[in-house]
Amino acid sequence: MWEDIKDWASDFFVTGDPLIYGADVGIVLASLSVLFVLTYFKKWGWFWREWVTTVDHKKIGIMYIIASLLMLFRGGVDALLMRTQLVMPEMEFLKPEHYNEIFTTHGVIMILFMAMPLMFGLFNISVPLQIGARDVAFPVLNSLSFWLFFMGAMLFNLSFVIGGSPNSGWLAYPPLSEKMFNPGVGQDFYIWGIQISGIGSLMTGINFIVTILKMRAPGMKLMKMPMFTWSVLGSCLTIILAFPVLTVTLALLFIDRFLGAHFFTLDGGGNPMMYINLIWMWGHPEVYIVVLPAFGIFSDVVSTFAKKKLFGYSSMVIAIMSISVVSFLTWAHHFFTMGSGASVNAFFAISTMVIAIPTGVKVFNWLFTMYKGRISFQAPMLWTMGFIPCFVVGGLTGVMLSVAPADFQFHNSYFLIAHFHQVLIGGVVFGYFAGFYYWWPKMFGFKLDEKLGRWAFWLWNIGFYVCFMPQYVVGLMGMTRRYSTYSWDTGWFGLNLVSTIGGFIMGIGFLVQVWQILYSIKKMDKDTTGDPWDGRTLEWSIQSPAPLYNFATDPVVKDVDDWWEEKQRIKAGGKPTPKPALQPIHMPKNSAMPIIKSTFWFLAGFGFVFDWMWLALPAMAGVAITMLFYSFRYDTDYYIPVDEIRKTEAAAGRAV
Ligand code: HEA
Ligand code: HEM
Ligand SMILES: [Cu+2]
Repeated sequence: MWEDIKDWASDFFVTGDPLIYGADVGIVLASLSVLFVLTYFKKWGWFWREWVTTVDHKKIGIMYIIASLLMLFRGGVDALLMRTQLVMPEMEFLKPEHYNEIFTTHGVIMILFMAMPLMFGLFNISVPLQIGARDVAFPVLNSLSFWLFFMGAMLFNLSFVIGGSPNSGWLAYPPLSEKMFNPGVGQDFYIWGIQISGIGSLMTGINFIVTILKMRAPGMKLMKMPMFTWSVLGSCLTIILAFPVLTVTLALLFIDRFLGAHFFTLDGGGNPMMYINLIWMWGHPEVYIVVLPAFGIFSDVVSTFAKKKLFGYSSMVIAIMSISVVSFLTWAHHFFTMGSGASVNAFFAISTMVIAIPTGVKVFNWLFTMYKGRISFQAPMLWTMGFIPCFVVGGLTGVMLSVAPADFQFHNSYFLIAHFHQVLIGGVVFGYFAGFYYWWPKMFGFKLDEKLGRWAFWLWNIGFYVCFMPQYVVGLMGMTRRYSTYSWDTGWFGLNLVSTIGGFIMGIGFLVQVWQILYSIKKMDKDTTGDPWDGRTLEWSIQSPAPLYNFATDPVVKDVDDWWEEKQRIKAGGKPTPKPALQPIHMPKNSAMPIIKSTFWFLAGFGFVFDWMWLALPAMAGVAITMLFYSFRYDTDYYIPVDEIRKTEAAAGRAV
């Protein structure tokens, strides 16, 4: 009996590895201390009302950003564990099976649970404000998206504590991810974690498309939208076309594992190449989903900090939209080596190269915007200036990879690893950091310390090149990705050592950012203007942080960069555009449905992972019942009275 319990416990809880064990204990202690603080300070009511059930896009944005920064930390620890293992040949820091788990969780977490939510956080913070709207089109759905992402991420991370992590790479190619070769529960955690958060992402895509198309302030024609909003539209259109493919692919993999079907196994008539095609039909567009909004941020930042109109507005719009479309025509460049044949490879090589054209147009537009501008080098602009050279080199090595015959040499080597980290870190991470620093004062009403910000910037930048440039070389020397160790006679030691040092320099950069945030909270350099960067778009026309209702009265838009034009008119002696009289503002009420429904999803996922139908089936019923119950809720909205609006505006020193 006792032996049985012990066996079960050692299967259920991952034991044996001191590193994992330490991290498990750490996670439990951290969770307990959060619960303790909330209870001790009697903050549960506040936490429930102000955060858990909120439908305010600004708060949902902040929750996304906090969660994604925690995930950046976890993904970063994974990265540094791998770099430590690779620092010299024949290391025995991580066991090979453990190394497999870590590159898998690192890849998944960085793309799906760090980049995506950080991106959604920035969408939420700024899109409604940029287009002069009160909230997103479907505020409750927005909250549901967040909680689905959160529960999916928690489920995925739980694999680390209970049952074991997935270990077949971030895209889980079969047959390795099939039951036969992967009998543990890690792969099921992977499927359900991504599936649940993926549904949330799809709904966010729909929500923001409708918001942008339907909720713009009067006068803001499509071609007068800020460039960030355009890039969000491009990214969301790509999401709604790509994510359903992911959902179906993972569902098929689940049916293979759960019911013993053979969609992706050769025995029984299936085909693993089917999976490879499907997963990349999502996976390739996914990288443009995350990079397009970064392009949008750079566009807004460059014009703001160079104090010039964005060069080539309409060519930027065309570039965004054509990248969205062409991103669906290039997926097979990820498996040139897997036997598609010369003509198929030629098609996909050319379609891939085509993307360099709109991307190049964007790069030159940013450079022309800066040309002869009065550039001020504050944090958002610094990250933009760091991005351009980094991304261009990463993009150019992408073009090298797209040459199909050459890719037989580069494929799955460290040359590839260096390419994608260069575009992902140089493009996506630097881009979101630029956005994070840019909109921080709008989120919280105070500025981040510039000096510590410069330290963080340089540490990340220098660390990046030190870490990833040697990887191009070591890749050409033959080092393959996903190696857990290598021998002394390969000659790869020096380059790997340098690369690991670079990784740790970036890690220090991250810690400096944490320090910067804490320090700035203490220093509290308040921004009372609401417009600290002398901005151009509507979000800078209101107080910081934005009040619950965003705009006291609907702004009326005449130009691109309307807020900037208005300021110029006033400077030239003109009168401010008259504002209509205040009216009560229609607002959505909080809702507990999203958290309840997402918790049911979490339980269902957990049940399916362990084949516990007694849990999974009632939990799925819970999902359906919550949905049904919610559809009978009529008490969904209220009005903010004029008095209250007047009071809020007056408290911020604004006459209405
Ligand atoms: C944000 C993420 C991101 C971005 C933006 C890109 C952008 C590009 N990627 Fe990359 N890529 C990844 C993320 C990304 N990639 C990931 C994660 C993988 C690996 C996944 C895995 O296997 O696990 C990968 C893998 C990958 C492969 C597969 C290689 C292999 O497996 O062997 C290929 C091959 O064609 C490729 C090509 C390209 C190209 C041509 C671009 C282009 O979009 C780049 C365009 C930009 C420029 C070219 C620079 C600016 C342009 C100019 C200054 C104009 C002048 C230039 C010319 C006219 C050439 N990428
Ligand atoms: C601190 C910076 C980072 C370092 C040092 C780092 C390091 C690594 C290492 C060592 C690997 C495994 C290589 C291998 O053995 O094949 C890896 C894989 C990967 N990384 Fe990173 N990384 C960093 C940041 C990021 C970021 C920000 C992203 C995404 C936004 C990312 C996405 C990925 C992906 C998708 C993989 C592939 C996983 C797989 O092979 O399944 N990384 N990284
Ligand atoms: Cu691709």
